[in-house]
Amino acid sequence: MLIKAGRLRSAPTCQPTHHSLCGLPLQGVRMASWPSSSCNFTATLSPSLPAPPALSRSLPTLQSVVSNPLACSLRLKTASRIGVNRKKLEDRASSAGHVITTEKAKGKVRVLDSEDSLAVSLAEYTAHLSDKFAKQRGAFTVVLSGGSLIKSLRKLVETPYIDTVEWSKWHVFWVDERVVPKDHADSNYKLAYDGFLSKVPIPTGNICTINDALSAEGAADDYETCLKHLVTTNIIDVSQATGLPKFDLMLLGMGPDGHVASLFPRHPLVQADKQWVAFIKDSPKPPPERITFTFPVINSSANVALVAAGAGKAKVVNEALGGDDLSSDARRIEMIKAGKPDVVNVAPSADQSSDLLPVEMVSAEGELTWFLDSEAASDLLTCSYWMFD
Ligand SMILES: O=C(O)[C@H](O)[C@@H](O)[C@H](O)[C@H](O)COP(=O)(O)O
Repeated sequence: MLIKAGRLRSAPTCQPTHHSLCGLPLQGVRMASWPSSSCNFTATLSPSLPAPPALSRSLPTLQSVVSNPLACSLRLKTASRIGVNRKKLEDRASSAGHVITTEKAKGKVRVLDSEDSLAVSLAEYTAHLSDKFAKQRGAFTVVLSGGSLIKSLRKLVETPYIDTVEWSKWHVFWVDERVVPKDHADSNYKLAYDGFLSKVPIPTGNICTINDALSAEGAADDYETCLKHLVTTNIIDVSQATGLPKFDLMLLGMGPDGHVASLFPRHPLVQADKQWVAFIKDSPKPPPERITFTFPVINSSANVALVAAGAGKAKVVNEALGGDDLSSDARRIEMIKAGKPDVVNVAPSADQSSDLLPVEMVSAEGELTWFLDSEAASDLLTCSYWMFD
């Protein structure tokens, strides 16, 4: 299966401002020069289906072997494009009773058999990173989006995680926020508070909310100032590569149009690289006034999780991770057996597109992981190249 590839280049310069969201004294942070970062996507799924010979011929560079994640252990030696009925896939996924995981050079795609399994997997992943960073850095910086992501975090407030996660080490931020009062129904803070934050003992001072008394411009500047302060105090790590804040975990939802954060398709903010936090007053998704992290900051994260559930996301997931041009002979696909039997590594394609959806521009300095339920992955699965013996 083909995944498109993209490249993002940026070179921002931010000046510290005067004011801290968190009520702490502010020192500015100078950012280093900004090398290009790239996002490349390739992934493979592997059920046991026969391969049409013509397409096998079009992928001559397939190199190695992987176990089939869904059913029995099949050795991979070829690839084919074949339509698969979704029900069949769902049956396979649920009879196997576990996650289908695929991996590429700089990303993984986890396809779960249901939204509930997705929530379990996301909780396990987040708790693991929380433990890792709490031990390593004494802090865990987590960035939330709005939307359905918050519901998908529900397993984290249940046992065992409610008792085992070191909540006191958490520092919480928003990748985007609507410029509305915090008790407004549109507030991402309110959404997260009601569904998640009110149920876990994260110290209030560790929750970095927007100043809702300010305009969109003011709130964006203010939030950026808060981030700069927390960088100077080493709460937020710094990317050695970009000089930008390096959040330990960024949890992103995505819209059916392929937006992430408040970075919408064809909106100029997608290219913003002069600021860490930008404002938007014409968001196509209401409400119109928001603040948002820019891509250079998102992509400097140590870990990014892209979370999508439901059939409404199937088309855009397929657009981002699938594609119709896999038969291109120009594409080299190399498969390397990974440590886990249900993980496949695929080298990124040399093909780069200049017209990417925002979700396709997401990368991570460390690791990008997609969490999809079978509905969100349904177009991907039906239009994929399947690997088998
Ligand atoms: O404030 C926002 O609007 C969100 O942060 C937004 O970026 C959200 O994550 C996506 O729109 C996905 O939302 P759903 O998961 O609800 O579709």
